[in-house]
Amino acid sequence: MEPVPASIQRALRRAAGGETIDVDDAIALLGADGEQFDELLAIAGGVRDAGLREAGRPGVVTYSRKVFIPLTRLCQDRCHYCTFATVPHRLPSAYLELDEVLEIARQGAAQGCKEALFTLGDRPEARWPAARQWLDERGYESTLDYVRACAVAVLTETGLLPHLNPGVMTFDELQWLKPVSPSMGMMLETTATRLWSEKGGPHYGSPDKEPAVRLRVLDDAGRAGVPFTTGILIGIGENIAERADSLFAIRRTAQEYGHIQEVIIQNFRAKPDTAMRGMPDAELRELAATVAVARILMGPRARIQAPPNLIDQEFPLLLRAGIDDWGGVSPVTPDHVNPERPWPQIDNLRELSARSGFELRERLTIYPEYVRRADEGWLDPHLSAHVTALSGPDGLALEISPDPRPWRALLPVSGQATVYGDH
Ligand SMILES: O=c1nc2n(C[C@H](O)[C@H](O)[C@H](O)CO)c3cc(O)ccc3cc-2c(=O)[nH]1
Ligand SMILES: C[C@H]1O[C@@H](n2cnc3c(N)ncnc32)[C@H](O)[C@@H]1O
Ligand code: MET
Ligand code: SF4
Repeated sequence: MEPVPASIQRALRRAAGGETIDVDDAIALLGADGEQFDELLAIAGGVRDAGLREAGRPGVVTYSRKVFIPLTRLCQDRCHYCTFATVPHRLPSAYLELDEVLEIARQGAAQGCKEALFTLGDRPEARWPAARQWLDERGYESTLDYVRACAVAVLTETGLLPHLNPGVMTFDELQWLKPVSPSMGMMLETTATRLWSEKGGPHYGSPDKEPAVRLRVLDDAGRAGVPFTTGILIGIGENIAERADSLFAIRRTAQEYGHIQEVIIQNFRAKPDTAMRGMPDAELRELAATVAVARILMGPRARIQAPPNLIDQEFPLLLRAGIDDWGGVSPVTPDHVNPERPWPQIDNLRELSARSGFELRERLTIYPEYVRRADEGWLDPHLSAHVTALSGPDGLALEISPDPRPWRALLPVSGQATVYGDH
């Protein structure tokens, strides 16, 4: 059912007064149009502005200077929108070799990048013999075992900070990866189970996209005290009630554990070689409305991100809607998930942000609040020196290039999935 103007007006009044928004209000707000749309954005922008003042950086929008490391493009899943996942015979090798990973990270270091984003297919060894064999030949037990080794090498040889985005992880895996990665992430995508269980749905055939599984990962990341990035992907066939429900699910885990360091609102972009090539791209006005509702629901302290390479020229619109972060931007590597969409030049992003009245500042992969609260358990002691070397007094990034810095296991090794286990 389409929300009617009267229910939208009521929801706007509640939002403007700082009252609690329920699911019906959120659904109504997602349907705002015309003047009500402008009002929605103005309220959300105000919430963001208050939050930035509270955080001590009024008018600042952040980004992370990063390299993208596509460690493996093999995946056990089959998301219908994904062009990243492929088959072994289209690849020179199942995984990037360690020296290839380091080469990308070194190029990043030379350009002042501080984040090494590891994005990869989920547990490919469960589906592809070529992946299992590659790992066996080199003595790795699993893809995540290899991810950990790569993260240690990147820390040691370049000083870049790994951000791990390898899909579904168990609680033990999260704990075991925490000493090599100051932050991790996994998009919730959506809570709409029908998009996973029904034949023809975008997540049909992707065991890692079952909403219950992904919600469990978000909670486990909270229990493990990992500063965590998550978000939703809009325009993959979900309706606005499902979109609202997904945002409430993120808010629930964020409130329970306090670990959600940023929420990405990402818009679907159709790719020619995928099952969903005929679907229309998500509308950017819908993206803006979703950002605004996410901002109002999550509150002033939340960090809300929209990727700058997926929004055409709508920078002012997304800033108006309440984002305070542009996510990872690379002067070195493409966005391998959206390879047809180049990053804006960072100087250009600075100029575009300034035109809307925002100062662009570089952040680390771990957000300032979690750097500040490191000794409450948000940052593993193995990473203190690496993070301290790159962060300024405000917890944002120093504009320097990272240097190699040794990473050492601090406690004796007692097997694989232990908190301080080396490998
Ligand atoms: O270049 C990309 N970076 C993606 N990033 C990385 C992001 O751009 C930044 O590196 C993080 O904001 C670092 O905090 C993700 C990180 C996650 O934890 C979860 C999902 C994504 C999705 C993308 C993506 O599609 N493309
Ligand atoms: C890394 C993240 O990228 C997103 N992702 C995957 N494919 C697409 C696409 N075609 N358009 C936009 N985002 C996409 C998913 O949300 C995934 O979790
Ligand atoms: N495969 C992981 C996921 O879908 C990582 C991002 S998609 C390339 O969560
Ligand atoms: S989106 Fe991630 S999980 Fe889905 S097919 Fe692509 S790589 Fe695999």
